[in-house]
Amino acid sequence: MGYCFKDLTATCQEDWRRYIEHDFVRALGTGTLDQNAFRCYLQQDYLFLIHFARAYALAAYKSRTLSDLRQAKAGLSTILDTELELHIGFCREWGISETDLAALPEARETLAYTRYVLEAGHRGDLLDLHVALAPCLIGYAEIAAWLNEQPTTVRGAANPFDAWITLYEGPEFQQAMLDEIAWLDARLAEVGPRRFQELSQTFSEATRLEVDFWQMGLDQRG
Ligand SMILES: Cc1ncc(C[n+]2csc(CCO)c2C)c(N)n1
Repeated sequence: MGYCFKDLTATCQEDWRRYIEHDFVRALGTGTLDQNAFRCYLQQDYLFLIHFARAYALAAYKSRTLSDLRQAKAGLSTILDTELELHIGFCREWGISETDLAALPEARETLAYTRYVLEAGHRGDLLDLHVALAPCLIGYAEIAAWLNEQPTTVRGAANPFDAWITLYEGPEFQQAMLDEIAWLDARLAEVGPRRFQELSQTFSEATRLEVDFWQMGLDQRG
């Protein structure tokens, strides 16, 4: 008995590093990412976020305490009021309206990842759902922090993708990451080996789906 969040990343260390330090992320940091790759990613991420908002609504439904309900509501609000604004803002500059975005076909990577997380939440309990959501929430905050540590990262007007880094390095996302780690640490402390094995499988699957999502952007498949 007794695990913590770090044990989840430890069981899929290689995939976790492939996700955090993906070539898409590196090029975003240096500002050299192909504009079309970024646009493809951001358009698909708009569709992705709509389904992730539904996943947070599912987390609200699966909550047994007011505290868990508030946490799910905070995730849902952040997606709708903060994150999607970045996507809509970038797309507006490119002449792509919200109607255009909503009409886009979902790439297979978007379908696979979003439906995987929703299915994990439907099948399991609130902990299964949080573990499926963890690579997304904790990963992006870690990526922004990692980018800031890299000497090659360009910040400010010289990097066309600076607004992306600014969003995820911001206090709202960094605090949400710490809260999520604390929430998971408390639950995982009560878990036995067989249950941990199930959870770590969900976590590593979601991590691999994040890697595929970056790769979709690089390959401009969205
Ligand atoms: C593929 C993909 N993975 C993770 C995120 C980041 N993200 C999505 S929902 C959420 C939590 C509430 O805002 C966070 C941090 C993204 N945008 N796209």
